[in-house]
Amino acid sequence: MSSTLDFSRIPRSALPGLLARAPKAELHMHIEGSLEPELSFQLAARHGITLPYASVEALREAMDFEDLQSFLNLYYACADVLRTEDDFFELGWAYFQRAAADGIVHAEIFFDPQTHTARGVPMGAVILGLHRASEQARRQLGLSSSLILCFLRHLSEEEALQTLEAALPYREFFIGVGLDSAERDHPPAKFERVFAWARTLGLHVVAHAGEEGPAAYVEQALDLLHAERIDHGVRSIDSPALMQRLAHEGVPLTVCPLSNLKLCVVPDLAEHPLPQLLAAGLRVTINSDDPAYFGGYLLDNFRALFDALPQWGAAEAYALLRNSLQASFVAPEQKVAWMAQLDARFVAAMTPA
Ligand SMILES: Nc1ncnc2[nH]cnc12
Ligand SMILES: [Zn+2]
Repeated sequence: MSSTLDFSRIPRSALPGLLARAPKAELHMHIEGSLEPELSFQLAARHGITLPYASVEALREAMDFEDLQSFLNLYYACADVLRTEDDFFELGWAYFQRAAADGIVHAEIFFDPQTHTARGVPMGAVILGLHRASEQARRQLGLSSSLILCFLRHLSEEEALQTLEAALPYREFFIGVGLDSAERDHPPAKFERVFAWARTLGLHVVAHAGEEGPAAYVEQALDLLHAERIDHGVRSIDSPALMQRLAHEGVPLTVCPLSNLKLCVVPDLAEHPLPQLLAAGLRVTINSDDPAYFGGYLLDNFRALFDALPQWGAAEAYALLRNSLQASFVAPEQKVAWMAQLDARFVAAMTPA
């Protein structure tokens, strides 16, 4: 069907509407990173917690980061308001409503159990609350979603192994494992055994790599963890051999433009390596990472990117949307159905020949 598409007949002015309405998947979003300041204060009041900020505005003003670690400090501090299964349900439900409004048809969502179990929150409260939100989103919004359990890489592999063991009673409620938190000095190699175990359990495997860390960490994630997708991966641009490999093997990269800007991974969106990655044939996707902290949800990321890259048009929009659906872990028949909807949207946006 895509052979009927002629991108030159889709004017740039049609892109905002097309990007908004086209079916798309989000594959890199930390649910704790969707905790808006308003919900933080509501939950803090519910549990009698005093946040170290006087107001929603003061908390928003604190979202001025110089690197990944400066963000993580605030992100982990705010997560303290999440205490009960209902809190996790509300967090998830708030995200799914925003996702549906952005035209997301499928989301694969990260959660960080160690951030919560270390504070005495039961594993079941985290997973069952998020699962309930996911079920409600499927029923009420027609949005499908899955959960991916992330290990915190600044902690030990022993703690990651214990976390996976504690999550096993809830195995049916998550589809994969990931690796996040402070990347520098915490290479994928540190987690080889726990990822090997996860694979034997039939779990999908993804990993953050090449966000602040070097291209060599992307190689480790592929070779040692057998990651099926690389989260971020933007530092791959430093290694021509790795770029060739990623293109050749069709490894998806879940790139997060506004995150990269806010965490000073790039100085400006106009200087983001995305155009080079896409032009080199890599399967890049666009994602929001931690939307409550980085200035926007998925459509905001698309809008900011297309505003910063005047050379991009309908062909790039289509490639990015298509990659998001293709790189998801849903059944092939479902991908085919969504891609037919995507094609139909683009065909409808073509001006008469
Ligand atoms: N951008 C990011 N990188 C690493 N760990 C994270 N946890 C939440 N957001 C993250
Ligand atoms: Zn991330």
